[in-house]
Amino acid sequence: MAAIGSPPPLLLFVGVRAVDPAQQLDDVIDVVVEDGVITRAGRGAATDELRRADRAELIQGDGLLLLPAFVDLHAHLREPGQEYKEDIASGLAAAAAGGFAHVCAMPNTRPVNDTRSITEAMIARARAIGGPALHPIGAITMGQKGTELTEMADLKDAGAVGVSDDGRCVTSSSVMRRALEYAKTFDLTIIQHAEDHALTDGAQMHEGAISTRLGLRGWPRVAEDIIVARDVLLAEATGARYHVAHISSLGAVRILREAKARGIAVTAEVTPHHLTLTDAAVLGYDTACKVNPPLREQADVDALREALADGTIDAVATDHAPHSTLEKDCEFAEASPGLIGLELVVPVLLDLVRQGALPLGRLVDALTRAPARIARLEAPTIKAGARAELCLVDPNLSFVLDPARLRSKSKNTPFLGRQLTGRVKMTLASGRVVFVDGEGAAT
Ligand SMILES: NC(=O)N[C@@H](CC(=O)O)C(=O)O
Ligand SMILES: [Zn+2]
Repeated sequence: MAAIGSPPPLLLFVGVRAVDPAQQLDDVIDVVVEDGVITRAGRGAATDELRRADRAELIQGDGLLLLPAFVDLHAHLREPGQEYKEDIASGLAAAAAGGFAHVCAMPNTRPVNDTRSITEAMIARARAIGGPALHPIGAITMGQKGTELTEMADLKDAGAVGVSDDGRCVTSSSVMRRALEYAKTFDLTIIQHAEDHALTDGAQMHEGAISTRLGLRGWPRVAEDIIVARDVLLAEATGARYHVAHISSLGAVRILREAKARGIAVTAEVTPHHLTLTDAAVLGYDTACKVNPPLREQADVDALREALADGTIDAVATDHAPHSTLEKDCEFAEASPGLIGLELVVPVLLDLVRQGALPLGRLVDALTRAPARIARLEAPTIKAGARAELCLVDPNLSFVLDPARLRSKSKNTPFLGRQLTGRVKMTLASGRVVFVDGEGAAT
């Protein structure tokens, strides 16, 4: 298969099942990539003449899926400041291995990305590396302290695609109102980590029967719902664009559904772990299952799946949150919240498709077009004339998740050692091959 790095001059995907919801495409076709651009897509596009060309590289599609490469709205790449957990290079390598061509990086770095110079430095670093494109998300408030607004115009001008205090919630209604009003003037989306901290002090997991049994303090659903409800009212009052990060509770889903029905400019993302795991996963005190917001109950999982399937929840985002063994090999109460996700989206979510819980086209839309729309990015698409941003997937390849195979510096995921089915074989971003399964050093 093509080598990572320079753009392959002529790549021929022959007889692949191409799925691209942007054009209601789900068909077995050929796709031709020439010098980083999709030049032809359709039945018989890989003509005999093209196949005979010296520089042609044939990829037989038997049973493989070709998708537009993915866009992640929510990843923590930890650079600057916590490079022992992840850095931009390892984070983007993980993204490439996961099928992503675009990654939006959250601002809870050290220092916080609350100024133009940090945003610019992150973009410059990513460009020097090559690979998937990095799009910083700036902070809403200086130092994520929740009081003084950042210079959002500057952040946007430097390349920020949204603003968020993720990891912390903007709890002050007055600050939130001003943030929405200010962001609206630049058409920037405000992304909220919805958590009423007054209700989650000391919380370790979802509040319910299992937290009681384990003797761990709980984060009740209502801590999320209260913030989403208030923010929907503020979004309505200001007319600004508002996005809910990692939605996890059935109550928040209901509020979101009602808000959308009333025409308010609200969007939301859900993570693969909230779609597939419940608080029962915490029963063994596995710190890999400690995450904010917490894994909730089956009723929440069902509501999230239904809302993703019907489009109430727009996008899937990973909330890739790498932590080292220092923060995870410890008592549950001491562990940092978060788990990695960039490399696991395909196997974890194809399971939902196989179970019939989610149509494949909707999943692809939630990983490509929907997040691109929210971040105001051009969505990858499988169309002649488009820059090649593609993800080739073997949906039937089964494997046991081996930490040594993960490109991320951190290995904090409850899926380690599990049997998974579905693997990314190749990723193209910005017209270049950025990942080939089995090639390149695993870190
Ligand atoms: N999700 C988490 O549990 N942790 C995230 C912060 C966040 O996304 O809220 C992190 O930065 O580690
Ligand atoms: Zn968060």
